[in-house]
Amino acid sequence: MSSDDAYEQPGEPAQTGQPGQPGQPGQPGQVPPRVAMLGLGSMNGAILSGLLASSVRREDVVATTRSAATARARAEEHGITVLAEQETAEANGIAVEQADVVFLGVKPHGIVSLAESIASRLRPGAVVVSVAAAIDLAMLEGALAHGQPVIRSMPNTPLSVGLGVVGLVPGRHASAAHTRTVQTLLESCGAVHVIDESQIDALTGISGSGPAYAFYLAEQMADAGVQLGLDRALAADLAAQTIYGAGRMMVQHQRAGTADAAQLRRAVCSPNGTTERAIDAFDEHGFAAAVSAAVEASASRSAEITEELRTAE
Ligand SMILES: NC(=O)C1=CN([C@@H]2O[C@H](COP(=O)(O)OP(=O)(O)OC[C@H]3O[C@@H](n4cnc5c(N)ncnc54)[C@H](O)[C@@H]3O)[C@@H](O)[C@H]2O)C=CC1
Ligand SMILES: O=C(O)[C@@H]1CCC=N1
Repeated sequence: MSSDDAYEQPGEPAQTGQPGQPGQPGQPGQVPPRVAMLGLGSMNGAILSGLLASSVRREDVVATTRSAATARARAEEHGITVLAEQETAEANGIAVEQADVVFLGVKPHGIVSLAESIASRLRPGAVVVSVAAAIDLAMLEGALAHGQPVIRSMPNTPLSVGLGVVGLVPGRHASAAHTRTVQTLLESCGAVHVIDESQIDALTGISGSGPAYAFYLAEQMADAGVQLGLDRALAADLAAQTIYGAGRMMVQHQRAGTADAAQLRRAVCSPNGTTERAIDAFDEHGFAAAVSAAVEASASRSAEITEELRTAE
Protein backbone atom coordinates (compact mmCIF):
# COMPACT_ATOMS: atom_id res chain seq x y z
CA MET A 1 0.00 0.00 0.00
CA SER A 2 1.49 3.37 -0.96
CA SER A 3 1.57 6.21 1.59
CA ASP A 4 -1.46 8.03 0.15
CA ASP A 5 -3.46 4.84 0.50
CA ALA A 6 -2.55 4.34 4.16
CA TYR A 7 -5.46 4.60 6.56
CA GLU A 8 -5.80 4.40 10.30
CA GLN A 9 -8.14 2.08 12.15
CA PRO A 10 -11.16 4.10 13.22
CA GLY A 11 -13.07 3.87 16.45
CA GLU A 12 -16.82 3.46 16.31
CA PRO A 13 -18.20 6.63 14.74
CA ALA A 14 -20.36 8.85 16.93
CA GLN A 15 -22.17 11.44 14.87
CA THR A 16 -25.53 12.53 13.63
CA GLY A 17 -27.41 9.71 12.07
CA GLN A 18 -25.84 6.91 14.05
CA PRO A 19 -28.34 4.67 15.75
CA GLY A 20 -28.04 4.44 19.52
CA GLN A 21 -27.58 8.14 20.26
CA PRO A 22 -28.89 9.84 23.38
CA GLY A 23 -32.18 11.63 23.07
CA GLN A 24 -34.09 8.97 21.16
CA PRO A 25 -37.77 8.77 21.77
CA GLY A 26 -38.61 5.94 24.12
CA GLN A 27 -35.71 6.61 26.44
CA PRO A 28 -36.38 7.40 30.10
CA GLY A 29 -37.91 10.84 30.61
CA GLN A 30 -39.15 11.16 27.03
CA VAL A 31 -42.63 10.57 25.74
CA PRO A 32 -42.41 8.48 22.57
CA PRO A 33 -44.49 9.85 19.71
CA ARG A 34 -47.67 8.11 18.60
CA VAL A 35 -47.18 6.95 15.03
CA ALA A 36 -49.55 6.15 12.17
CA MET A 37 -48.25 4.20 9.17
CA LEU A 38 -50.63 4.51 6.21
CA GLY A 39 -49.84 1.71 3.77
CA LEU A 40 -47.61 -1.09 5.02
CA GLY A 41 -45.69 -2.27 1.96
CA SER A 42 -41.92 -2.51 1.42
CA MET A 43 -40.98 0.98 2.59
CA ASN A 44 -43.35 1.73 5.46
CA GLY A 45 -42.91 -1.89 6.58
CA ALA A 46 -39.14 -1.38 6.71
CA ILE A 47 -39.50 1.86 8.68
CA LEU A 48 -41.94 0.16 11.07
CA SER A 49 -39.53 -2.73 11.70
CA GLY A 50 -36.70 -0.30 12.38
CA LEU A 51 -38.76 1.88 14.73
CA LEU A 52 -40.21 -1.03 16.69
CA ALA A 53 -36.72 -2.46 17.21
CA SER A 54 -35.39 0.80 18.57
CA SER A 55 -37.60 3.67 19.61
CA VAL A 56 -41.34 3.20 19.29
CA ARG A 57 -43.70 1.22 21.53
CA ARG A 58 -46.08 -1.24 19.86
CA GLU A 59 -49.08 0.30 21.63
CA ASP A 60 -48.20 3.69 20.11
CA VAL A 61 -48.49 2.52 16.48
CA VAL A 62 -51.55 2.13 14.27
CA ALA A 63 -51.06 1.06 10.66
CA THR A 64 -53.36 0.61 7.69
CA THR A 65 -53.53 -1.66 4.67
CA ARG A 66 -56.00 -2.08 1.86
CA SER A 67 -56.89 -5.75 2.35
CA ALA A 68 -58.12 -7.43 5.52
CA ALA A 69 -55.87 -10.46 4.97
CA THR A 70 -52.76 -8.25 4.80
CA ALA A 71 -53.87 -6.35 7.90
CA ARG A 72 -54.15 -9.59 9.87
CA ALA A 73 -50.76 -10.84 8.64
CA ARG A 74 -49.00 -7.54 9.47
CA ALA A 75 -50.69 -7.25 12.87
CA GLU A 76 -49.42 -10.71 13.77
CA GLU A 77 -45.94 -10.04 12.35
CA HIS A 78 -45.40 -6.73 14.18
CA GLY A 79 -47.69 -7.03 17.21
CA ILE A 80 -49.48 -3.76 16.41
CA THR A 81 -52.98 -2.61 15.50
CA VAL A 82 -53.55 -2.71 11.73
CA LEU A 83 -56.81 -1.45 10.21
CA ALA A 84 -57.88 -2.54 6.72
CA GLU A 85 -59.69 -0.22 4.31
CA GLN A 86 -61.54 -3.32 3.07
CA GLU A 87 -63.17 -3.75 6.49
CA THR A 88 -63.16 -0.19 7.83
CA ALA A 89 -63.91 2.43 5.19
CA GLU A 90 -62.43 5.18 7.40
CA ALA A 91 -59.32 3.16 8.33
CA ASN A 92 -56.81 5.88 7.42
CA GLY A 93 -58.81 8.66 9.09
CA ILE A 94 -59.19 6.63 12.28
CA ALA A 95 -55.49 5.70 12.31
CA VAL A 96 -54.29 9.31 12.23
CA GLU A 97 -56.64 10.80 14.85
CA GLN A 98 -54.31 10.26 17.83
CA ALA A 99 -51.01 10.35 15.93
CA ASP A 100 -48.13 12.78 16.44
CA VAL A 101 -46.30 11.53 13.33
CA VAL A 102 -48.05 10.14 10.23
CA PHE A 103 -46.05 8.28 7.56
CA LEU A 104 -47.70 8.24 4.12
CA GLY A 105 -46.34 5.05 2.53
CA VAL A 106 -48.41 4.37 -0.59
CA LYS A 107 -47.28 4.60 -4.22
CA PRO A 108 -46.65 8.15 -5.53
CA HIS A 109 -49.87 8.36 -7.58
CA GLY A 110 -51.92 7.56 -4.47
CA ILE A 111 -50.29 10.00 -2.05
CA VAL A 112 -52.27 13.18 -2.78
CA SER A 113 -55.69 11.49 -2.58
CA LEU A 114 -54.60 9.73 0.63
CA ALA A 115 -53.47 13.08 2.12
CA GLU A 116 -56.78 14.70 1.10
CA SER A 117 -58.75 11.84 2.68
CA ILE A 118 -57.10 12.29 6.11
CA ALA A 119 -56.77 16.10 6.10
CA SER A 120 -59.74 16.80 8.36
CA ARG A 121 -58.86 13.96 10.79
CA LEU A 122 -55.29 15.05 11.59
CA ARG A 123 -54.40 16.77 14.85
CA PRO A 124 -53.25 20.32 13.92
CA GLY A 125 -49.79 19.69 15.42
CA ALA A 126 -49.32 16.26 13.83
CA VAL A 127 -46.46 16.12 11.35
CA VAL A 128 -47.13 14.32 8.07
CA VAL A 129 -44.12 12.55 6.58
CA SER A 130 -44.38 11.40 2.97
CA VAL A 131 -41.94 8.66 1.96
CA ALA A 132 -43.00 8.85 -1.70
CA ALA A 133 -40.60 9.49 -4.53
CA ALA A 134 -41.40 12.50 -6.68
CA ILE A 135 -44.25 14.00 -4.62
CA ASP A 136 -43.11 17.51 -3.85
CA LEU A 137 -43.92 19.67 -0.85
CA ALA A 138 -46.27 21.89 -2.85
CA MET A 139 -48.45 18.87 -3.74
CA LEU A 140 -48.43 17.59 -0.16
CA GLU A 141 -49.17 20.95 1.45
CA GLY A 142 -51.89 21.63 -1.12
CA ALA A 143 -53.64 18.39 -0.17
CA LEU A 144 -53.72 19.13 3.59
CA ALA A 145 -55.26 21.83 5.77
CA HIS A 146 -53.45 25.15 5.73
CA GLY A 147 -50.67 25.14 8.33
CA GLN A 148 -50.40 21.33 8.70
CA PRO A 149 -46.73 20.47 9.24
CA VAL A 150 -45.33 18.32 6.40
CA ILE A 151 -41.95 16.71 5.78
CA ARG A 152 -41.01 15.16 2.44
CA SER A 153 -38.61 12.28 2.92
CA MET A 154 -36.63 9.78 0.91
CA PRO A 155 -35.81 6.75 3.08
CA ASN A 156 -34.36 3.38 2.17
CA THR A 157 -35.21 -0.19 3.16
CA PRO A 158 -32.11 -0.91 5.33
CA LEU A 159 -33.92 1.18 7.98
CA SER A 160 -35.52 -2.18 8.79
CA VAL A 161 -32.20 -3.39 10.25
CA GLY A 162 -31.11 -0.09 11.82
CA LEU A 163 -28.76 0.78 8.96
CA GLY A 164 -30.86 2.99 6.71
CA VAL A 165 -30.35 6.48 5.42
CA VAL A 166 -33.02 9.13 5.01
CA GLY A 167 -33.19 12.55 3.39
CA LEU A 168 -35.66 14.95 5.03
CA VAL A 169 -37.06 18.14 3.47
CA PRO A 170 -39.12 20.12 5.99
CA GLY A 171 -42.08 22.01 4.56
CA ARG A 172 -43.15 25.58 5.24
CA HIS A 173 -45.15 24.74 8.35
CA ALA A 174 -42.75 22.20 9.87
CA SER A 175 -41.06 23.91 12.82
CA ALA A 176 -37.58 23.04 14.04
CA ALA A 177 -39.28 20.99 16.78
CA HIS A 178 -41.34 19.00 14.22
CA THR A 179 -38.22 18.31 12.18
CA ARG A 180 -36.30 17.33 15.30
CA THR A 181 -39.05 14.88 16.33
CA VAL A 182 -38.97 13.12 12.96
CA GLN A 183 -35.19 13.26 12.75
CA THR A 184 -34.78 11.75 16.22
CA LEU A 185 -37.33 9.06 15.44
CA LEU A 186 -35.57 8.01 12.24
CA GLU A 187 -32.07 8.34 13.68
CA SER A 188 -33.00 5.38 15.88
CA CYS A 189 -32.71 3.20 12.76
CA GLY A 190 -30.43 5.06 10.37
CA ALA A 191 -28.54 8.16 9.34
CA VAL A 192 -30.63 11.26 8.67
CA HIS A 193 -29.72 14.21 6.45
CA VAL A 194 -31.84 17.34 6.36
CA ILE A 195 -31.54 18.62 2.80
CA ASP A 196 -32.96 21.15 0.38
CA GLU A 197 -35.77 19.95 -1.91
CA SER A 198 -33.53 20.65 -4.93
CA GLN A 199 -31.26 17.80 -3.73
CA ILE A 200 -33.85 15.07 -3.25
CA ASP A 201 -33.86 13.60 -6.78
CA ALA A 202 -30.07 13.13 -6.59
CA LEU A 203 -30.37 11.63 -3.12
CA THR A 204 -33.04 9.27 -4.48
CA GLY A 205 -30.59 8.16 -7.20
CA ILE A 206 -27.95 7.28 -4.62
CA SER A 207 -29.57 6.13 -1.38
CA GLY A 208 -33.30 5.70 -2.12
CA SER A 209 -32.76 3.32 -5.04
CA GLY A 210 -29.23 2.39 -3.92
CA PRO A 211 -29.96 -0.73 -1.87
CA ALA A 212 -31.14 -2.33 -5.12
CA TYR A 213 -27.75 -1.57 -6.72
CA ALA A 214 -25.97 -3.39 -3.86
CA PHE A 215 -28.39 -6.34 -4.13
CA TYR A 216 -27.87 -6.42 -7.90
CA LEU A 217 -24.10 -6.45 -7.43
CA ALA A 218 -24.48 -9.32 -4.94
CA GLU A 219 -26.66 -11.24 -7.42
CA GLN A 220 -24.05 -10.85 -10.16
CA MET A 221 -21.15 -11.80 -7.86
CA ALA A 222 -22.99 -14.91 -6.70
CA ASP A 223 -23.89 -15.89 -10.29
CA ALA A 224 -20.24 -15.51 -11.28
CA GLY A 225 -19.23 -17.70 -8.33
CA VAL A 226 -21.66 -20.41 -9.46
CA GLN A 227 -20.16 -20.24 -12.95
CA LEU A 228 -16.75 -20.83 -11.34
CA GLY A 229 -18.10 -24.02 -9.68
CA LEU A 230 -19.27 -22.88 -6.21
CA ASP A 231 -22.62 -24.01 -4.92
CA ARG A 232 -25.29 -21.29 -4.90
CA ALA A 233 -25.67 -20.97 -1.11
CA LEU A 234 -21.95 -20.54 -0.56
CA ALA A 235 -21.59 -18.06 -3.43
CA ALA A 236 -24.58 -16.03 -2.17
CA ASP A 237 -23.23 -15.88 1.38
CA LEU A 238 -19.74 -14.88 0.20
CA ALA A 239 -21.24 -12.03 -1.84
CA ALA A 240 -23.63 -10.82 0.88
CA GLN A 241 -21.11 -10.90 3.72
CA THR A 242 -18.49 -9.19 1.55
CA ILE A 243 -20.84 -6.31 0.70
CA TYR A 244 -21.99 -6.06 4.32
CA GLY A 245 -18.44 -6.07 5.68
CA ALA A 246 -17.16 -3.62 3.09
CA GLY A 247 -20.12 -1.31 3.77
CA ARG A 248 -19.62 -1.25 7.54
CA MET A 249 -15.88 -0.78 7.15
CA MET A 250 -16.36 2.08 4.69
CA VAL A 251 -18.91 3.90 6.88
CA GLN A 252 -16.66 3.63 9.94
CA HIS A 253 -13.59 4.92 8.09
CA GLN A 254 -15.39 7.69 6.20
CA ARG A 255 -17.09 9.04 9.33
CA ALA A 256 -13.88 8.85 11.34
CA GLY A 257 -12.05 10.60 8.48
CA THR A 258 -9.46 7.81 8.36
CA ALA A 259 -10.04 6.62 4.77
CA ASP A 260 -12.42 7.09 1.88
CA ALA A 261 -13.78 4.47 -0.51
CA ALA A 262 -10.95 4.92 -3.03
CA GLN A 263 -8.27 4.41 -0.35
CA LEU A 264 -10.01 1.29 0.95
CA ARG A 265 -10.29 -0.06 -2.58
CA ARG A 266 -6.60 0.55 -3.28
CA ALA A 267 -5.68 -1.21 -0.03
CA VAL A 268 -7.21 -4.42 -1.40
CA CYS A 269 -5.34 -4.13 -4.71
CA SER A 270 -1.90 -5.70 -4.46
CA PRO A 271 0.35 -4.54 -7.32
CA ASN A 272 -0.06 -6.96 -10.21
CA GLY A 273 -2.36 -9.06 -8.00
CA THR A 274 -5.82 -10.49 -8.38
CA THR A 275 -7.92 -7.45 -7.48
CA GLU A 276 -6.04 -5.13 -9.81
CA ARG A 277 -7.02 -7.48 -12.65
CA ALA A 278 -10.63 -7.43 -11.47
CA ILE A 279 -10.77 -3.61 -11.30
CA ASP A 280 -9.18 -3.43 -14.77
CA ALA A 281 -11.93 -5.75 -16.02
CA PHE A 282 -14.58 -3.49 -14.43
CA ASP A 283 -13.04 -0.48 -16.17
CA GLU A 284 -12.80 -2.27 -19.54
CA HIS A 285 -16.52 -3.11 -19.27
CA GLY A 286 -17.59 0.45 -18.49
CA PHE A 287 -18.36 0.07 -14.77
CA ALA A 288 -18.06 3.79 -13.91
CA ALA A 289 -20.25 4.81 -16.84
CA ALA A 290 -22.85 2.18 -15.95
CA VAL A 291 -23.07 3.33 -12.31
CA SER A 292 -23.21 6.99 -13.30
CA ALA A 293 -25.95 6.28 -15.85
CA ALA A 294 -27.94 4.28 -13.28
CA VAL A 295 -27.84 7.00 -10.61
CA GLU A 296 -28.72 9.61 -13.23
CA ALA A 297 -31.60 7.48 -14.53
CA SER A 298 -33.12 7.13 -11.06
CA ALA A 299 -32.80 10.86 -10.31
CA SER A 300 -34.26 11.79 -13.73
CA ARG A 301 -37.15 9.39 -13.32
CA SER A 302 -37.97 11.00 -9.96
CA ALA A 303 -38.11 14.46 -11.61
CA GLU A 304 -40.10 13.01 -14.52
CA ILE A 305 -42.75 11.50 -12.21
CA THR A 306 -43.08 14.87 -10.45
CA GLU A 307 -43.79 16.48 -13.82
CA GLU A 308 -46.25 13.74 -14.84
CA LEU A 309 -48.21 14.12 -11.61
CA ARG A 310 -48.12 17.93 -11.73
CA THR A 311 -49.53 18.01 -15.25
CA ALA A 312 -52.17 15.40 -14.32
CA GLU A 313 -53.49 17.61 -11.47
N1 LIG B 1 -39.48 0.40 -1.83
C1 LIG B 1 -38.48 1.24 -1.57
O1 LIG B 1 -37.31 0.85 -1.42
C2 LIG B 1 -38.77 2.71 -1.43
C3 LIG B 1 -40.03 3.21 -1.64
N2 LIG B 1 -40.26 4.56 -1.47
C4 LIG B 1 -41.62 5.09 -1.64
O2 LIG B 1 -42.46 4.41 -0.74
C5 LIG B 1 -43.77 4.39 -1.25
C6 LIG B 1 -44.34 2.98 -1.16
O3 LIG B 1 -43.52 2.15 -1.95
P1 LIG B 1 -43.40 0.60 -1.61
O4 LIG B 1 -43.46 0.39 -0.15
O5 LIG B 1 -42.25 0.11 -2.39
O6 LIG B 1 -44.76 0.09 -2.28
P2 LIG B 1 -45.66 -1.14 -1.86
O7 LIG B 1 -46.58 -1.39 -2.99
O8 LIG B 1 -44.82 -2.24 -1.33
O9 LIG B 1 -46.50 -0.54 -0.61
C7 LIG B 1 -47.58 0.31 -0.72
C8 LIG B 1 -48.69 -0.30 0.12
O10 LIG B 1 -49.70 0.65 0.33
C9 LIG B 1 -50.96 -0.04 0.31
N3 LIG B 1 -52.01 0.95 0.06
C10 LIG B 1 -52.34 1.56 -1.11
N4 LIG B 1 -53.37 2.41 -0.92
C11 LIG B 1 -53.68 2.33 0.40
C12 LIG B 1 -54.65 2.98 1.19
N5 LIG B 1 -55.48 3.88 0.68
N6 LIG B 1 -54.70 2.69 2.50
C13 LIG B 1 -53.85 1.80 3.05
N7 LIG B 1 -52.91 1.15 2.33
C14 LIG B 1 -52.83 1.41 1.02
C15 LIG B 1 -50.79 -1.06 -0.80
O11 LIG B 1 -51.72 -2.08 -0.68
C16 LIG B 1 -49.34 -1.50 -0.55
O12 LIG B 1 -49.28 -2.60 0.33
C17 LIG B 1 -43.71 4.88 -2.71
O13 LIG B 1 -44.30 6.14 -2.77
C18 LIG B 1 -42.23 4.90 -3.02
O14 LIG B 1 -41.87 5.96 -3.87
C19 LIG B 1 -39.28 5.42 -1.09
C20 LIG B 1 -38.02 4.97 -0.89
C21 LIG B 1 -37.63 3.59 -1.08
O1 LIG C 1 -38.26 2.63 -7.23
C1 LIG C 1 -38.88 3.56 -6.70
O2 LIG C 1 -39.56 4.36 -7.38
C2 LIG C 1 -38.80 3.75 -5.21
C3 LIG C 1 -38.23 5.09 -4.84
C4 LIG C 1 -36.82 4.84 -4.40
C5 LIG C 1 -36.76 3.39 -4.24
N1 LIG C 1 -37.84 2.81 -4.65
